Amino acid sequence: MDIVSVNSLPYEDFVDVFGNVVEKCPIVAAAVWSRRPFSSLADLVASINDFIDALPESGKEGILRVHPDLAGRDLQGGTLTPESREEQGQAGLDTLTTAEVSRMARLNKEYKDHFGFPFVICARMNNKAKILQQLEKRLGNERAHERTRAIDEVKKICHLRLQGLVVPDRSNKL
Ligand SMILES: NC(=O)NC1=NC(=O)NC1=O
Repeated sequence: MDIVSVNSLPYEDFVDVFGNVVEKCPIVAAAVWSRRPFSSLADLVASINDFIDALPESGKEGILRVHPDLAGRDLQGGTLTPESREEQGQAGLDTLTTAEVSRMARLNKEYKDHFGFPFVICARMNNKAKILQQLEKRLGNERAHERTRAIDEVKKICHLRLQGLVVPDRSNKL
């Protein structure tokens, strides 16, 4: 879909198409619909990022709390959204050994117990080794810093999902 088509969508269709660019947070798409017309894909991305940045801390933590764990029960139980299933599979999280699954579960629990929200990382930009390394490294972060770091990962996930839905802008092509 190109940006002209995006701008012509009624809000119901806009939410249908973009409702999961932020995992399980259709309110984000429903909110930024009001900011149309978007001049480009980059403008749509910026509108979503601005909406997220304007949320209070509790809102940002709410976004994080609806993310499925990496290699967690949703993956094991087949209840991931299609987007998350694709992303986690691409990072090799669906082929972990039993020991790796246990290690991820232990570290995810340690992280959640410490921060009160789950560890979030853009799986498509990482692999299982880097994800485990980041999980251990970020466990040591101060809470406010880690919240910002995790939201940055949400924005990366969102950007990649948007790139799969909206064709790059032709307007700046010679
Ligand atoms: N907890 C997470 O980081 N989850 C995820 N990251 C992704 O890129 N896809 C997910 O489902």
